[in-house]
Amino acid sequence: MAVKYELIKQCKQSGARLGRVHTPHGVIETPAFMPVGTQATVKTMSPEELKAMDAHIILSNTYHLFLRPGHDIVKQAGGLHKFMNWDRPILTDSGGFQVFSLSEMRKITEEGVHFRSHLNGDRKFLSPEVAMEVQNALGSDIMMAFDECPPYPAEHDYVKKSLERTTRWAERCLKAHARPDDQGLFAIVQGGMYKDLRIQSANDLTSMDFPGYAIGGLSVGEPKHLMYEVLDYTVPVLPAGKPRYLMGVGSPDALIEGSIRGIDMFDCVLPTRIARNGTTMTSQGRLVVRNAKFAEDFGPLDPECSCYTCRNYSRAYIRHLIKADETFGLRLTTYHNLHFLLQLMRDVRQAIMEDRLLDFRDSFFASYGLFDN
Ligand SMILES: CNc1nc2cc(C(N)=O)ccc2[nH]1
Ligand SMILES: [Zn+2]
Repeated sequence: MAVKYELIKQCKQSGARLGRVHTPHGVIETPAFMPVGTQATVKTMSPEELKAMDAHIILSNTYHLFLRPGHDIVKQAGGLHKFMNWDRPILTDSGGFQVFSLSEMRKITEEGVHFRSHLNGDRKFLSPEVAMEVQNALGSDIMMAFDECPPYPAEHDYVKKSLERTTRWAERCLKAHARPDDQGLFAIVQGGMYKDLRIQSANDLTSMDFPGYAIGGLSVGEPKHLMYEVLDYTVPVLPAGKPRYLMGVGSPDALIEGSIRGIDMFDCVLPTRIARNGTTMTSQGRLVVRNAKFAEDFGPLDPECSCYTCRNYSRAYIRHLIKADETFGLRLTTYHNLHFLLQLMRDVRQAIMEDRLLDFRDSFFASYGLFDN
């Protein structure tokens, strides 16, 4: 089996658990945050820097690499690990979400999705079979089934028809899976914000026995309490012996709340995206370092952080670089934000080990809300 989940410890206070996901390129300690490397790079970070902050796995996007440079070039390079010089695990999503969020002129049929590239308007087609061919060429350790992520809000009838097609597409992905011993294939549970549909989607997909299950269709504009509600009734329908991956999440509070509800894997562009406009995550909340108030502040971004950025550079210096549009400034804020979330997940795992995750949440939230810029 390419990907196997090892349950280490079930938290006594909550649905959280400690685990390990074993893959051909290494082990992922869970709950885990996965830095996003959309176009075969975690923006401004080198693989060595990602290892220095102890990222166990990164995510890359099938849609983007399919459009540019094309999966055949990555395959000729020896696969994505070789192409981007990353020898630890890689998870690739299947492109379904990006087709709906990025491309124009989409036409969705039972066969797949016809769309125009957001880069140059070229006609393109993605389907379960094509998504599997692309991810096979990329050589990722964990592949995602091709799915439709319905918009929010969406009518019950639309979501039901959509999830039933996503289930049929998942079956086609299984059939098209060329290397089950080298690549794990996760199915994606849909069903919108409807309990009956989430349970139907989860039951249909778990009956096909995938090595892992993602919860999709969330973090699409719904209020956070609604996302947590969906998790409350969806996670219990998933097998305890398989990893659960919450797609597109998230912010520090969502990572903690999702872990409490038994989620094992998370990904989000937030830390890298906000870093590029000079916004950083600190133990006291968000800090917008480009703010004039930091012009003569010679302390670190976060006094409680031990990362390369916080050990060597001041808020005043980083603010100067950001204002001067110096790339090094973006690298410093990105490094810190990624380290912040990876460190948060290390603290979450330690709290689960010591059965104090709910207390950890309360103390984190108490300090995280403090900062106002
Ligand atoms: C940023 N939010 C987000 N929601 C997502 C849902 C999916 C999905 N396949 O339902 C994938 C990526 C996602 N990213
Ligand atoms: Zn730092």
